[in-house]
Amino acid sequence: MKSGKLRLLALLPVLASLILLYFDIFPQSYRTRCSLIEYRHYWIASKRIVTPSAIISGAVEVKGGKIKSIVEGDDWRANTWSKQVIDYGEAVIMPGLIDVHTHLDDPGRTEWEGFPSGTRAAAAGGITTLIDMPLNNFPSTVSEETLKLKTKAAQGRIFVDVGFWGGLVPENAFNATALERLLEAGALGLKSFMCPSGINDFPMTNSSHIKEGLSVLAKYKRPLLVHAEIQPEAEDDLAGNPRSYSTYLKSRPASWEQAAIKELLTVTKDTRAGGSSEGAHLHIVHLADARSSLQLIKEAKSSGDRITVETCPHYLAFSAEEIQDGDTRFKCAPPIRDADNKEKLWAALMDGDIDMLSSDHSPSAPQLKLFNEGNFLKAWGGISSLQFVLPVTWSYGRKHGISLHQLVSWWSEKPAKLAGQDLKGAIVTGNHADIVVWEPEVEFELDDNHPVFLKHPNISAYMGSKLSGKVLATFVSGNLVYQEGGKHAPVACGVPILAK
Ligand SMILES: NC(=O)N[C@H]1NC(=O)NC1=O
Ligand SMILES: [Zn+2]
Ligand SMILES: [Zn+2]
Repeated sequence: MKSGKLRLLALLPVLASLILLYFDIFPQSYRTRCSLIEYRHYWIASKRIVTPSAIISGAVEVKGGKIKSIVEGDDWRANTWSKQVIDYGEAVIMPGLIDVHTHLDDPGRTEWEGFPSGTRAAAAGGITTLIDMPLNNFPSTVSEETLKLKTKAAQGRIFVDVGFWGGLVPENAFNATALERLLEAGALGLKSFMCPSGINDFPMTNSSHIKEGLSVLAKYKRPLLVHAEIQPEAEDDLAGNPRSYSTYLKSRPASWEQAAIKELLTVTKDTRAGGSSEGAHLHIVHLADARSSLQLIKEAKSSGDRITVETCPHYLAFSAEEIQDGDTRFKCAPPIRDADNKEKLWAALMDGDIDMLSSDHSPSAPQLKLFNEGNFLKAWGGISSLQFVLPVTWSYGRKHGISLHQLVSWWSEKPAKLAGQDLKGAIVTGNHADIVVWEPEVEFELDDNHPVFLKHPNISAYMGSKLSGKVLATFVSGNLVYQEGGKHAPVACGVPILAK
């Protein structure tokens, strides 16, 4: 009797280690089906891993959702019997993309996009984190209460991590307490418009509102993102055929961007060292004008203003000359400009004068694109692109000689910094295991056979094109959330990101 008990006791350590092994191999996330692989401790191997210092051949060791180590060469393969290895051969292993400018329209306009469709599309495109804009959802995210509606809507419905910008609008701009509550609740920063936003409950701000917003943001060291276009008071006649893209282009000239940026620079002086808003940071979204507007930003940067700027793949891929009459898929604001401007945008990006890229994925219900009428002046302005930004940037950028490191800088490192995400945006030990595996050389047609997860693929300007750069796998915090062929993890385990 006694010896039986003793023998049982002796078995306890064995039992304990078996239980530990089970938990090591089969993580909580698998048991809740957050991942398409069942283990939590594994190695992802390839001959092209993009680390901050070099492109190496080796493996990334992932454990508990984080990058545990990065090992170069082949030595790590010794004892592979005890290791779970996914070998991607020659494919590129890179940090997942971070899209700081997406409109997912959830809650309130989920017939336009929505968290499930948008984040499925993001995962399929190699995006592991996106920061959702405070407008096009309803109500707009302009208070602590409305931010809570966002996080509630995101719960259990996001396949990648999602953070939130709050809105700076006239109603809250002079109310520091309201802004502080929004920031305390976790908004990663604020966003405002200097022209009508197209959304009734998101009115535009002027430079006084922006000055107030910056002074509150300074305390939190979080950025203000601004849509920089100012519409002159005396509007010119909108003469011309509304189906012709050139009519739309003329209705929104580069001078709108210049006017807004000039005005912004009167307040960004405060962000310089010793200024009244030191610690704040102004980020200009979707710059389209690569001429005077860009020059103004360069000068402000060299004077010490804390200012960054993004552009979007559609300004780098398309030019006004190519847009066909009535094809309102291409309507966005600011507008896609001439081909020479596009070349100048590429040059600015290559020179580091444009800091980063974002999608400005801004879809709508298809009927708002007015495809039958083809009226550029009346159709919804917004490009639908989220799933395609990696292959688009690569396909068009290859002609300009872009490198994998530049891709990572524009799509992961700089965006992580803007959004205050210290543990994201690079393949380094200790970071979240947010990873995209892709084949830059593989071409594909964006036709009806291609698995597209956007709610309305037909409104995307990219449909029908041929691109290079196929996503094989996307990992978010170590969960394999997407696998080539259109497969997602069964359960949405992305995390809402709130600033602390
Ligand atoms: N409201 C909204 O999403 N507007 C966006 N669409 C676009 O083309 N530019 C924008 O700022
Ligand atoms: Zn905008
Ligand atoms: Zn936008």
